Amino acid sequence: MDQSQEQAGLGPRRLAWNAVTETLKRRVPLDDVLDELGPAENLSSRDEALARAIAIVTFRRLGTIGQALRDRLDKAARDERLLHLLAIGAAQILYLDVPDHAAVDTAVQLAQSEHRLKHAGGLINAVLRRVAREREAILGKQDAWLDTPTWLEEGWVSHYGEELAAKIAAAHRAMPSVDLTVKGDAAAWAERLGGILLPTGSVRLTERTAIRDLPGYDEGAWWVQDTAAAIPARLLRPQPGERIADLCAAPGGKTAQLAAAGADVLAVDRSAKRLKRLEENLARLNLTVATRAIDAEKLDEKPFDAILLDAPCSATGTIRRHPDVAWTKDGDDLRKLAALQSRLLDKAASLLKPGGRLVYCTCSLEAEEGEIQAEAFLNRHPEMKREPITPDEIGGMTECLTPAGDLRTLPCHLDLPDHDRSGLDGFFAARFIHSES
Ligand SMILES: C[S@@+](CC[C@H](N)C(=O)[O-])C[C@H]1O[C@@H](n2cnc3c(N)ncnc32)[C@H](O)[C@@H]1O
Repeated sequence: MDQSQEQAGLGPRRLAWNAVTETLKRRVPLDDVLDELGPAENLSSRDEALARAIAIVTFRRLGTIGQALRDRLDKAARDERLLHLLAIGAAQILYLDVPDHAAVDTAVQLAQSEHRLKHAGGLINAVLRRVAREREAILGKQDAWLDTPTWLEEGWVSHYGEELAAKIAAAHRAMPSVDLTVKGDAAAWAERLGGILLPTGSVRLTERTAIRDLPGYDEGAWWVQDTAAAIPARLLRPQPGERIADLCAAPGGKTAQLAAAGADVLAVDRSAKRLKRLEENLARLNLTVATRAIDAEKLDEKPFDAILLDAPCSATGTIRRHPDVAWTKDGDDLRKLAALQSRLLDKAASLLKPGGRLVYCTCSLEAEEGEIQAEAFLNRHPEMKREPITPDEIGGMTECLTPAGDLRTLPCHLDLPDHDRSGLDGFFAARFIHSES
């Protein structure tokens, strides 16, 4: 059938269905898959947003949805494409404001387009209608661990203990807020945008609106950055005129903070494509930095006053925003990334002036990429000393400091009176000083 003649609403569901399959098959970020597959569907921005919402909530609740489907299917019907189609259907019925019949009918229609599912219409109809009928029972299951793969559960329980680990898992079920980092007066922008001024100085939006339509976007008065992600660059205490390297810089949220503080910044990233995005982002913000597309391990520069190393990591601290992370990574990725982080830390230490400062951070909940990494680094580098972070540097959020004085934010932290606006990304940051003169 010509796509222009097909039933309204099929395009976004087809995109969500294919995106779920490809993300799981290729173990790549959902955002990248949506960017790659989206243009062929030629969707309106509203339908594109619907496709994204369906795919995201499917990943956010993949465990619960998978269990609900397994309970309602016999073993013979466990074809992967069929399961993914049923999963996006169930996600709409259980978690989105979509009429049940639209979720069911579009799934039945989409099955017609795939040869081996041509005869699955009756089954899809029956299973999804049952999910709709039994919605209360499915949603009543409060086991937050259902939506967390075992490799993550084990790591969190062992590092944080049962109680805190369960709170992390529960926090991942909620939709995150959108936070802004403001170049000028954050309180004034919070008022102008109707947002909340957070203790760390970020502004949290209270309405979901198109970011580009908000006042201040065009003139580059602020940029989107989770409040936890905005802390590490501040911990570096960038000073005007200081030579600072941002070793893993793209897409540039933290580079922008360093540049806005007046530092002379070299933004380094291995990916030329991502560095181009950094340049575009900084141009909108009227900020200027030098850039270099190179593997930071190969960087040859005279020593810097300060270095920010926002190292590549498992990104499990961003599961609220990118729930696909939980289902596309595993313990092997963690081990490889931890080895790369160690090498980048060693390189960063070699690029620092005596007395220079280094902030190492990762948007990860895993101790291997945080606390354990920082201790191992100090053991390898007697010339580097930890400079503990103090509560006043992080808006008094003492729960986000480790006994050693590192930053450890969790998605269940920043519990605001408005519970729906609570939470922040999981981040680790440690600050070191080069003590040799
Ligand atoms: C966590 S992201 C950085 C986010 C960025 N600091 C921000 O705040 O917007 C990690 C970045 O490290 C880059 N990267 C990975 N390995 C690298 C390496 N060996 N040298 C330089 N950059 C690297 C990736 O391309 C990616 O852009």
